Amino acid sequence: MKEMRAFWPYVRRERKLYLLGFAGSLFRFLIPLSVPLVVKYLFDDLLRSDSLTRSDKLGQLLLVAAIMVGVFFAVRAPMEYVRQYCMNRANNRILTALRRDAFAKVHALDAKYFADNRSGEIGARFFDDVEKIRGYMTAVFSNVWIETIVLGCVVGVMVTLNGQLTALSVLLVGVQFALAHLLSKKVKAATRSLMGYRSVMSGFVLEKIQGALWAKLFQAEKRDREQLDGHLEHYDRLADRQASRQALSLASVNVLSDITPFLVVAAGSLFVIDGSLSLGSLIAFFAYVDRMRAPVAALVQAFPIVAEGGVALQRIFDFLAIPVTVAEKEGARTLGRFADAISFERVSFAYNGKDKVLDNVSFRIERGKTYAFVGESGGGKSTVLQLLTRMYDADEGTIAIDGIDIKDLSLASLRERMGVVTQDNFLYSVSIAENIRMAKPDASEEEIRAAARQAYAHDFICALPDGYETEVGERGVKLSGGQKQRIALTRVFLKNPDVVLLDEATSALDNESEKRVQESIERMRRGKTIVMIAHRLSTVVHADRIFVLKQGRIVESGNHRTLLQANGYYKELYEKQNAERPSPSESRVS
Ligand SMILES: Nc1ncnc2c1ncn2[C@@H]1O[C@H](COP(=O)(O)OP(=O)(O)OP(=O)(O)O)[C@@H](O)[C@H]1O
Repeated sequence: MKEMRAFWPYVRRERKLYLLGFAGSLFRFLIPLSVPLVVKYLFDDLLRSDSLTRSDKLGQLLLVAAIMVGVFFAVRAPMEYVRQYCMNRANNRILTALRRDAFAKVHALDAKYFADNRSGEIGARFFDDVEKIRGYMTAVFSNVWIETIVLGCVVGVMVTLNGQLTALSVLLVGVQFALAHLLSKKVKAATRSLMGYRSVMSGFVLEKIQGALWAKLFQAEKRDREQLDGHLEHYDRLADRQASRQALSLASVNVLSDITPFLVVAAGSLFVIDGSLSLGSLIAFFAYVDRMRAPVAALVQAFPIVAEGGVALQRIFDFLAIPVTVAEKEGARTLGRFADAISFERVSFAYNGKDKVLDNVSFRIERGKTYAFVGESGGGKSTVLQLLTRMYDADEGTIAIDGIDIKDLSLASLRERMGVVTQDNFLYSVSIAENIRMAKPDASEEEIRAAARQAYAHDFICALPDGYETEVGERGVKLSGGQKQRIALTRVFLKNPDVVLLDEATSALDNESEKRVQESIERMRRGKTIVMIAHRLSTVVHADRIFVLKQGRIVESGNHRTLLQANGYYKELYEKQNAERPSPSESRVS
């Protein structure tokens, strides 16, 4: 019941609705309980009475019938409405709160979590698991309690009719519960495996949907389908196992439940033969034993539902409890305008905790200047930006802005100061204007257009069928790589941040577009601090300082001229690139 502890605050918030629903339930269930007693009265006192005349009997019968019909329509029906409405409303509100918290958790999670897990698996928790809790809540907060109370009341009335028969009935019901409890453990284990695997399968399917076009290019459709068949077969086996355990549980318990009224009536008949029990009492007793079947069946059926919901609940709270390592400190400071310098002091970092991607790196970035990181692929250039934007935290060393450790800053104020363009820019499946507006939600149309002109994006946007209102498709599939890059640049121009981080920001552009965007970036340099990452050294020759990274270490730094003079690794890279561009007119390296 560990999951219940985490769940309790959600339930507590809806306690008024639950209490109201609970009160409604009591009436709805307890009123029908009076029926067998009324039947007993009719049999033993009214129908067989010698002292009452026919018309008296008819009069009383009519009165009893009128009271019963009145009570059922005037009390039971409205109470049924109250019960259904309040319970469902409370359940829905809790599901909404859980979904809201799960979504907030998605935003709080570290970049590492997304690198290690498939998004489809997270989605499965959000939809499947949360929905599974609905049945659990109905069972635990409504049915289990109500049925237990109803059962208690039935047993209470039965005791007044015959103690020994009641004891026999309770014993038989006890055996049913013990069996149901025992078998529900097996159902729970099977459910856990089933739900865990469903998440894995959701992750697989979502990834394959996203990569469906790549599957065509690699002719991987058959392989993908075979893999899916493998998943489905395994899932089917798990589902079968769960179904068979559930069926075994219900079948064993149902047979006991079916035979119970007969056994009790057979035993009760002995008392009637002895004359210690009236026939009316035995009929009433039979009605109550039969009435026990519904709450007992409901309670027994609740076992697998509670087991399944408990697993779902545990999975959701496990997800909500994933520790967040890149977290904001309590009382974090707000970063004002960037005034002086960013410094990396002996920074080391490994994504997997052991293989260092940055090794003892130190450098300083001063306000208003342009810096570049160059070097071999996989050398750790992008990682510098990942650490600076706190997607990951450095394992050793300190990163500071204007002398304040970035771990002491609020995440929002840190990221507010920065504008990022990468090779793989994420666009939402909305219009171009809305995508650009992400950078500044209250931007006017004129501001958006001005930013787009600066990023050399305005002309191509206007040439699209719906201009700025063109929908870009999922992840921006309807745009070319270069167009997406220019939209990302437009966002940065619009955001107008203090520090601009460009990670291969012009790599997808043709020569002409790149030249123009570079000109825009040149204009942006005034008053801004720019950190660029580039393979093509031609794009960084104007940087005030270039850091050359090799295997996670800064092996050289200086401006383009001094680095060439140093005759080191930078020059080697530079000459290699020039050799790949035979015609001097093609090379824009000055
Ligand atoms: N999220 C991640 N999880 C684990 N390893 C990662 C992750 N991101 C990058 N790496 C690894 O860290 C190393 C440095 O990656 P990084 O992206 O910083 O290199 P880079 O110099 O920017 O390379 P490129 O020029 O090819 O973009 C690489 O070996 C890469 O495989």
